[in-house]
Amino acid sequence: MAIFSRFVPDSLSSGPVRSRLRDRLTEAGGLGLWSLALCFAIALWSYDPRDPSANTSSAQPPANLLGRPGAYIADFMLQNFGIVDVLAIFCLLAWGWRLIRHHGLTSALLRFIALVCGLPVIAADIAAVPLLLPALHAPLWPTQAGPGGAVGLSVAHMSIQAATVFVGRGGPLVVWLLGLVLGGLLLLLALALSLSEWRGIGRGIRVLLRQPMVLAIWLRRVTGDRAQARDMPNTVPYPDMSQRVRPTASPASGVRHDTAEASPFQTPLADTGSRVMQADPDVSTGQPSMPGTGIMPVTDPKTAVAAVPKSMPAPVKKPETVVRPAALGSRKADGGKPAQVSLQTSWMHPPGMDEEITQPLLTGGSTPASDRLPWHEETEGQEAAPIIPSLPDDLPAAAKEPARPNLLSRFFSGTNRAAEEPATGGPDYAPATPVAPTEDAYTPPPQPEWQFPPLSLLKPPPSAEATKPTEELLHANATQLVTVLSEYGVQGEIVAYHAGPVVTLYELQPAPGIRAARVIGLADDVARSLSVLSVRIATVPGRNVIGIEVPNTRRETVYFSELLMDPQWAHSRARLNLALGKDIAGESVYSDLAAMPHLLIAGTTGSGKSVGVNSMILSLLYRLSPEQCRLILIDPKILELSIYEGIPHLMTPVVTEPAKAVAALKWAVREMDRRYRAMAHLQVRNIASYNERVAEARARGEIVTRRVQTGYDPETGKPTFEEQQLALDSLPYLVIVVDEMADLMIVAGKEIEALLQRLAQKARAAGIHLILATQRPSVDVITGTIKANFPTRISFQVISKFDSRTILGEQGAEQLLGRGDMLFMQAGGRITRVHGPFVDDNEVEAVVAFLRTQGEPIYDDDVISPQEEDSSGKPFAAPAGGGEEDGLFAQAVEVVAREGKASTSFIQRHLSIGYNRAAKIIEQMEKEGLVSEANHVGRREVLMRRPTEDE
Ligand SMILES: Nc1ncnc2c1ncn2[C@@H]1O[C@H](COP(=O)(O)OP(=O)(O)OP(=O)(O)O)[C@@H](O)[C@H]1O
Repeated sequence: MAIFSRFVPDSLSSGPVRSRLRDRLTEAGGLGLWSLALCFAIALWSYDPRDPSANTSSAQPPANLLGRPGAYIADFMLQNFGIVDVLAIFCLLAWGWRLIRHHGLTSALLRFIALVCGLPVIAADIAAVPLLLPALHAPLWPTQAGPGGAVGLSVAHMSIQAATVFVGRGGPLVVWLLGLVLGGLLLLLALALSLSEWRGIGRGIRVLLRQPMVLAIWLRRVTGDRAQARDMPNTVPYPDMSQRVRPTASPASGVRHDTAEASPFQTPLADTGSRVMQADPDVSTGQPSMPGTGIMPVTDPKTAVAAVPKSMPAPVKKPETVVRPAALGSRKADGGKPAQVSLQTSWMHPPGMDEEITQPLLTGGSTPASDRLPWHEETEGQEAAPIIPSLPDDLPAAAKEPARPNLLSRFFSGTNRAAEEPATGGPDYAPATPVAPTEDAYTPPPQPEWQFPPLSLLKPPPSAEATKPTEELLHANATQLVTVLSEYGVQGEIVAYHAGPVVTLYELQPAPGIRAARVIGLADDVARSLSVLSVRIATVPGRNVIGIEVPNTRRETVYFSELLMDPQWAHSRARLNLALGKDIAGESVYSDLAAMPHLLIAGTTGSGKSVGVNSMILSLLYRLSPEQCRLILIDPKILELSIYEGIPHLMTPVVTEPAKAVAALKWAVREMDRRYRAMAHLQVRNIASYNERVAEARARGEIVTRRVQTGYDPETGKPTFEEQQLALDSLPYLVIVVDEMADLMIVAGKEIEALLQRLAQKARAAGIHLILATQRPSVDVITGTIKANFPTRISFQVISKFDSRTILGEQGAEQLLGRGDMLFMQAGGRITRVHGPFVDDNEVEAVVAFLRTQGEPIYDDDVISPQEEDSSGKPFAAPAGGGEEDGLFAQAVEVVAREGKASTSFIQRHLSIGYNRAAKIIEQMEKEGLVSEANHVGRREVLMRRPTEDE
């Protein structure tokens, strides 16, 4: 290699010496590359996510075979590139091979660049597989980013998003195939192998592939020989098995005892010590221990103790205790769980949240029944969790800690960290939700033809970073807080502190006689003393402490995708579940709009209101098909919600004119009344029961009719009735989102107020829900009437205490940090601080593009057309509804004129239309003077001329 000749001194420049030296240096270079590849391989093989690294802070000595540097290197490689690191190792081996064989490494720089460019491409292709085919995910992969690593995942997400937006639904697959070709070519270029070397590799692979067959033939021959030997007595005597002691377990008693049973094929063992115990089945489960993982299933203290090397001190025998690992995602606060962090952690089950829940809207296909319970009911599932006897407390730490399995054994043996956790003697609750998210859980089957947007359209959360304040800082802040408060005459002590993603909560226990209001009033002074932007101080409901929320120096962003990956989201039975964000403890917060039943949002400009509204709309789009939920988006600001234009969920194009918005609200009131009537006919009390009843009737082929009075018999004077068939269409939920309410209030304050009041009071049962947002939480916008009818409210950061009081009834929202930081007040007044998720426009665009590919919206022109009374002035105006309605009206006129009869039921029968439309048509005829008013017996005269035979 030319590179090495530079290092050769001139004195050694004589031909043969120089050439030999160059050869040796080249070989050394090749060996160096091989050594590097070996180091990488060892570091990766013995990777353990618990080792100290740039992502994990741990006081434990690293388990990596290459120590701390190995742990750091392996973590960096796996976190960023995943399994693709193996290709880099192959490249190093190939380069080394060429150098050692003196084949040279031409264009070394080009090969290196090809490798550097090829790795992210291949990593992205690997990361994209589970995004495109959720069934092919790798839940046991030890890093959060998955087998493609963080780099691969980011590139995959960006490419899929771009491909969906620019190409459409098939785009991601095309990009994936292109990536595969490009990655393959770059890898070929990087490997730098000649054709003959590739042939050699091919031959090697063929030989390797033949090995299993060769082995099988050899084994058959050997076992055949043994069988022959067994058939021939006294040829080769087996050791006397009756002398061999093999401990086994009695499944019933769980007690170990010795037995003389042994398989004649069992390998004779030199002693029956710990090796025998490792090879034995687990006494409690009957399952074998996990060979290769190094994890010994601990069954009872005696077994565990026996497994401990003899040099360790013998433990004191203790009665066996039993711990149950909590169900994943459980929030039940129990003795083992540290104090809850939220000021409002008592919010576990908001009133009315689960009323009327009949079946989950969203369940994963293979989710066990217990998993489908809503999160606040998961305690039952917990009961069913397997019982694992705990280790005695005084067992040496080394015996308690399970051996750390290496990367591949962990991946293939079906064990993961979550499964190992209970054995480490950690807290007996599952702290987070380490279950790898599966997109299966997000695609419920009610509308098989409808595809829910994949999670890959959203930005993934970055890999975990240590952003929380250190223990020392928290302690120092707590001490400083006590000092600052005592300077203002408030005595007390900080009894606990909890760091969350955005703020840290310090719990102050005030001295007797200190009023909470006095401490709350010191918020600004405390913020100044701690040199932070703002501090929120509030009482903790149900506890004798005052919560002081201090912003963290580094703030974590909550990603929308995180909230949808949380199993709570998939398991929730809420029908209109909204992903609101994370509470100050970092727990995901969701709330059911159906239970709220309407939501009022306020916040100053730039506080994160629009992003919040977007995340709410996306929550609905990720769970409900257009047949389950329709939207009316009212956006007087024009730009905020127009991004959703054209999605099939829309009832009408995004409404931007205040006059049309008023019409839409009026339509919503009419629709509410219509739904009430439909529910009354089926004798049900809410939309969920109505849809169930309709589904049942449809399934049974039932015809549901109602009896309506059509008039009076002219002879007897008695009322006449007829049976009318009811249309069995299920009703979708209807969510009306108003992005800036103040604009509407300016145009038609009183009218809007009255409409909102009517909707707010009655619309819940009819499945109509409102989300109203405003920048101006002043009393002229959020009037007393609106406040009284919207008990569920969210306040993002506001400018003043007064605004905070207007929206929440108490101060505190002015001390929020902006950018999605909010106070969520549920019906009943309990307030929770929530950090809203961040959704950027690209994500929304990608989801919208995906939904648009599935169909056009079916708009209802009635929604924004003026009401009947408005159009009544027009002479001979046909009923609103466009061409089809006009045609119907003309047909009806013709039938009435021909038959000389005019009644709603008559038109219904002849035109096969519903009662409402027929009634509208007959009213229209009356207005146009074609038929008379109904007389005292409900009959109408036909005023138009009958067509003659000739006509
Ligand atoms: N949850 C969040 N996390 C991080 N940043 C956020 C979050 N929400 C909003 N932001 C940031 O705050 C900026 C303003 O947000 P947004 O546009 O939603 O405010 P707004 O209250 O709707 O303002 P306006 O009323 O003027 O439209 C965004 O551009 C974004 O950068």
